[in-house]
Amino acid sequence: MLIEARRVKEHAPDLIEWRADYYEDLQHAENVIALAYDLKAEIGNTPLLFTIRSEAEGGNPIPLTDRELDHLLELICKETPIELIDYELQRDTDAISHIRSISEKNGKLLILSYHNFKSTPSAEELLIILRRAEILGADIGKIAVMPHNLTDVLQLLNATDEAKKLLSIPIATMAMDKMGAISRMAGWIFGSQLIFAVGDKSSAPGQILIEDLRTIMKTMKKYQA
Ligand SMILES: O=C1C[C@@](O)(C(=O)O)C[C@@H](O)[C@@H]1O
Repeated sequence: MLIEARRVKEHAPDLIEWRADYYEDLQHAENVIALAYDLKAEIGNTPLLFTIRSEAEGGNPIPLTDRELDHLLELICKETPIELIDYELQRDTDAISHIRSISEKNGKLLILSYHNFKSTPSAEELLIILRRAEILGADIGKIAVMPHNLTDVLQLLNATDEAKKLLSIPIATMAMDKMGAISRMAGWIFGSQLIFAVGDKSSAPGQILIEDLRTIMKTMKKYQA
């Protein structure tokens, strides 16, 4: 992991995500905490995002119950230099409020996220999801959906454009797979402020190599108002 972190750091991303649902020793919190320190030592001042994606939302199965997961996140907030954590909006309001308060007390940014690997809800539903992230105190609201056609991709972009006008928090939105790749390249025009690119290994279908994304965005920015 440290070698991979070094390789990713060489691409100079704005932040690096640790998809800890793929970490094999998740049940030993002391090892997770130690690795968090080692990773931070490796990547220096690049902010580190700690994510445990649930199986229900496309993640790797983990050996922790919801309560154990919340406890681990508490420790991550209290005892590590990690700057951002991801928490899923599918969790109940009390659990989300608890993680919000712990993360806030410890100066960590909270991303409240929603992933749908099967389909794309309507733009209205997507907006409601992002609004819930805002109401629950997220620093960033995030949505990743699976499109089946370009109309689905347009729904996602439409919701992004609306959220940009209506919400006060930054948002990150993306449609996955090749069908949705345009949302990763052009989502920023509609108001998506964070995009996940491939530094070393991809973590979702349709992700673009960071160098390609930089070139594409640079060219677009040259002509886009
Ligand atoms: O939420 C996201 C977005 C993502 O699913 C994507 O589609 O790029 C990739 C995940 O690793 C990340 O946590």
